[in-house]
Amino acid sequence: MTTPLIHPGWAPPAANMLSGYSLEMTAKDIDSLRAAAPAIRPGASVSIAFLPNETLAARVAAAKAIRELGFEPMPHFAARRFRSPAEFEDYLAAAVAEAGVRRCFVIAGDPANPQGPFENSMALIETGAFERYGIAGLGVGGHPEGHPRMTKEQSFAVLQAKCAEIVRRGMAPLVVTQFAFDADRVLAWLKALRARRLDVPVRIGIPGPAGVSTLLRFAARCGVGASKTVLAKYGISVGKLFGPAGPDKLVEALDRGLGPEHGPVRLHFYPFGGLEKTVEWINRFDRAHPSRISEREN
Ligand SMILES: NC(=O)C1=CN([C@@H]2O[C@H](COP(=O)(O)OP(=O)(O)OC[C@H]3O[C@@H](n4cnc5c(N)ncnc54)[C@H](O)[C@@H]3O)[C@@H](O)[C@H]2O)C=CC1
Ligand SMILES: Nc1nc(=O)c2c([nH]1)NC[C@@H]1CN(c3ccc(C(=O)N[C@@H](CCC(=O)O)C(=O)O)cc3)CN21
Repeated sequence: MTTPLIHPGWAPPAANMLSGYSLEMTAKDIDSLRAAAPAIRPGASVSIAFLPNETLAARVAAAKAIRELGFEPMPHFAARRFRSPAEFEDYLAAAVAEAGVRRCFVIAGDPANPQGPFENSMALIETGAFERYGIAGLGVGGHPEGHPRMTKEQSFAVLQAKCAEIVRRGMAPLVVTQFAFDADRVLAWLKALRARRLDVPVRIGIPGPAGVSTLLRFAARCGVGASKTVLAKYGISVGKLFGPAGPDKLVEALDRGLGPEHGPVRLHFYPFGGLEKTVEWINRFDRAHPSRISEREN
């Protein structure tokens, strides 16, 4: 299997749930990344979100910093946000030339109307630009909570088509999911994915530790379910609406629930501006759980 070489963090077998974790940041988080770097696992994949208020130059600077600090940059390309093919290709070219980018992530993006010629992530894949620039691995989004405009069947069909097209173009696919608060939804989605014989490696999106109001703001903005019941399972109750909330219960529930039927899985953390806090949380959880909880219970 070539996956470990192309997607860092998959080579050694997972010792615990944190093995081979990846992180996400935005261009404004470069200073936080520098501060947190000594505590981050060497070679970790670090994604760069594609935010509308950040410039191409700022995103490239982030990719460079990630590379210089010894991590593997994975820039996001939001199809509906590109105003022209040139804007797309300029970013790709700069990321490859200046930061040695080898892995990218494609996503539709939130604009209700595409701001340029690309309607969805497949349109970016089909330009052929990624393989032309030597990209070896390409990530696509997974939506355990479903998609507002597609049925479950359509959503899996689109995912399957994108992965097949990535393979056909000689690259290695990877799925990175939207963050979620509900382990059961994630586990059921993974099972359904594997039942369709999609054996692609999956990174499960995990919210970093953050204040409850920050978590709720991001959930609303990203269309992620945060009902009272789901939040209670996550560890946020009506009596605890202020102060910080970490993903302890979510990751523990995944640990207990994950089995061979869920296929190859690693975690991907969305720090929501709190990169240093997220890395501290990861290292604390890692020290507290030197092996899988589920294995120790067996
Ligand atoms: N509740 C919500 O608002 C959620 C929104 N999303 C959004 O859906 C997108 C899905 O991305 P991919 O999996 O890469 O999809 P994709 O690029 O593979 O597209 C799949 C299909 O959905 C349509 N589509 C995608 N984003 C759309 C949008 N913002 N408005 C209208 N139609 C859209 C595409 O035209 C295409 O037909 C994400 O970029 C995210 O912004 C995803 C999950 C929940
Ligand atoms: N549907 C959807 N759209 C997205 O843009 C998106 C997702 N899902 N899922 C998670 C990732 C994470 N994303 C983000 C978006 C913004 C910041 C951020 O730091 N934004 C602000 C602060 C905003 C705030 O705290 O409310 C900034 O200063 O730019 C971080 C990660 C974007 N992402």
